Amino acid sequence: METYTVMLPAAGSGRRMGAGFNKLFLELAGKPILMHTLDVFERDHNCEGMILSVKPEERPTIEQMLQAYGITKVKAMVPGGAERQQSVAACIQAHQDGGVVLVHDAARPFIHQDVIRKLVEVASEYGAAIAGVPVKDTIKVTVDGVVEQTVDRSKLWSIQTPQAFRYELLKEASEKAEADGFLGTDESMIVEQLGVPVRIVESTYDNVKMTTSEDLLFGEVLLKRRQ
Ligand SMILES: Nc1ccn([C@@H]2O[C@H](COP(=O)(O)OP(=O)(O)OP(=O)(O)O)[C@@H](O)[C@H]2O)c(=O)n1
Ligand SMILES: C[C@](O)(CO)[C@H](O)COP(=O)(O)O
Repeated sequence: METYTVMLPAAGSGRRMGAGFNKLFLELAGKPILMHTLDVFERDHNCEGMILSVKPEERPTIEQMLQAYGITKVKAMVPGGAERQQSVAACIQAHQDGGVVLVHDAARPFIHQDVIRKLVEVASEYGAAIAGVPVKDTIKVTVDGVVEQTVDRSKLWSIQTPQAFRYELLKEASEKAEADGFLGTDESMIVEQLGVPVRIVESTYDNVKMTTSEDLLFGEVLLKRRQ
């Protein structure tokens, strides 16, 4: 099994959560969301290091948390940007060792290690692999509040992170997106711009991104179920 480095954008504002501060500092079962997420990779012996993008003013708080929760694999903390893509780009630029890299939202603490392993295997062989789950709802395109089209659900996946890549491919995609002024909502989008096939690895429905307050309720239940 190939080792990997994980890049974790953690510099968001948590607007939709409405906490008034970085939602990654909110606690689930008495532990910050950020620490739950980092702990998954700390415990994964295939993870050789973590690169975080953070708000500079939050770095001291995070450094204290790393010490308090025994997180030892963070090899760089870089300033994030106004957009998630910019925060990830900063992580990409900070990586020195090639190989396979994973980009994972620090707001997704419930990723399973077997999904990570599969992503690394597929990315190592094919260059690009992303986590996702089949859509459960019917999805429609609307215009001015009126249904225009119902999309064939059999082809729809709800995409998550981690998203795994050979480093050189992701670096090329990131630098091209920057040069072109292209802004995507995930790393797959910028790699797709290169015309490179991106493979899907089926993940789990509990790999939830802590985005709104309802997600916290789900997170608390998930933690209880895992005890
Ligand atoms: N400029 C940004 C925006 C987001 N993120 C990170 O990207 C992940 C996914 O982003 P999201 O869930 O949208 O977080 P926020 O941007 O904080 O949320 P919101 O859009 O509600 O403000 C999070 O771990 C967040 O910290 C980041 O590093 N830099
Ligand atoms: C990357 C992502 O988690 C894939 O679903 C999602 O696009 C992030 O969106 P956000 O609005 O930046 O949280």
